[in-house]
Amino acid sequence: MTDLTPREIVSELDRFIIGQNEAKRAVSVALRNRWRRKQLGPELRDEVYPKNILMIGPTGVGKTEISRRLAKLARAPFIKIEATKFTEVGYVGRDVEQIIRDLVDAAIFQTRELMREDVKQRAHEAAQERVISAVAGEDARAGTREMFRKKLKSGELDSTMIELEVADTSNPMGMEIPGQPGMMPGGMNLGDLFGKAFGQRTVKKRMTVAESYGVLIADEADKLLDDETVTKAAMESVEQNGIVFLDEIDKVCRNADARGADVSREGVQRDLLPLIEGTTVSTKHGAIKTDHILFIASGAFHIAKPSDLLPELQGRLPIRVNLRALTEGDFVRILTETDNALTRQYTALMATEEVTVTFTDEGIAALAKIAAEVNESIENIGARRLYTVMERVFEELSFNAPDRAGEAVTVDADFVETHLGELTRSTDLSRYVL
Ligand SMILES: Nc1ncnc2c1ncn2[C@@H]1O[C@H](COP(=O)(O)OP(=O)(O)OP(=O)(O)O)[C@@H](O)[C@H]1O
Repeated sequence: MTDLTPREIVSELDRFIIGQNEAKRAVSVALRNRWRRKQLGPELRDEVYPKNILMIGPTGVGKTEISRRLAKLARAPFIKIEATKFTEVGYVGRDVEQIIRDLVDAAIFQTRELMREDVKQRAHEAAQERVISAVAGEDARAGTREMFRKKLKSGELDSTMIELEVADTSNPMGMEIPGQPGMMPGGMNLGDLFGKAFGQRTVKKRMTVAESYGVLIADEADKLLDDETVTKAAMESVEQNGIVFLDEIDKVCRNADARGADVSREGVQRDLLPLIEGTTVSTKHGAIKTDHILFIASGAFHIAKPSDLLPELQGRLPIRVNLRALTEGDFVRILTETDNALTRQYTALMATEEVTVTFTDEGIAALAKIAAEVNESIENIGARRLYTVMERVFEELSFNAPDRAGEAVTVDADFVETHLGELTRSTDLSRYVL
């Protein structure tokens, strides 16, 4: 839960997503409403339901990204699922309640990570003592331990090999199970099963002091966090803060296209309805009420229109926002202005090889122009095009970088032309590589 104001939320989102202000505003209000609801007295609080959002816009323009960043900001459990998944052969009748069960699993993972952060300091100290015992011996005197503690802090012991007993996180039967790791087809977790049956298994592992730190901190943090506390907090977090992102909702409309059975599509909407309206879903950790989970549905709505959704579903998605197609100008900004901009990423990656990369304005303009052109001539996949274009421009350098340590490379208009020019002039070629 965050107490950021809508304006602050939008400005956080601005760090990663260019434009799409309408959508940013809508999600920021949805998040603030959760905080407002928490301030209410218990009677009214239960009456206030989330105002779910319908995001309308073409592929690759930031719908998922906005929602995912919002969830991260709010430390909210998040899941993305394609509505069409439930119309696939083999999925018919697959219950949509699985969405909530998957959300619970995601929440448990997330809650554990967040709680680990919180207990890190304590875990850090405990881990340090375990390393000292491993180096100096269990029964070393206080003075000796203190001496080693100093050495440990100064990094002097980093390459010392030690043997440690740590929790065994490997699959106890060495079985490979397709799908989620550690999950049996029925949704039972092998780790849980064996953990309960045999108690926590441990293994002896040899490693350097430097390597041991991460392992031990995780191990110690887990000891401080018992499963029950984590699960309880995760369940609470799902009910109060959970966010479900339902993609391709337009594809389960009657008018989506000529193929497939309409019945199964509308069936999916009918199945989804109770989840969005508020129902109780049983999970292996207990019951989850979905009443206050925020649903963000999204789709391109090229063929079907929001009015083709079941009326009940339309009513449950009262906030409509449009996201617009991205332009060449947006691409320039996406390449340069965001915290995680691709130009920053490639520069940092090449710096690890001691190759200094700089981009000129003309170079960036050329990249944006090519991305926009390929989107136009082949298929508009939005900002995703920037990934393929950048990967291609850097293909040669990425491969040769280790031999070019110490060099400086300038990505200017010429560089882009040399590496992409030929490709962009051939639709046939760019269809495959860009
Ligand atoms: N407006 C934007 N600003 C910055 N980056 C963007 C923007 N739009 C998309 N991206 C980047 O493009 C990629 C794809 O975007 P995203 O996953 O949000 O697509 P989407 O709109 O949800 O499409 P789909 O419905 O097909 O999933 C992400 O990596 C995202 O960071």
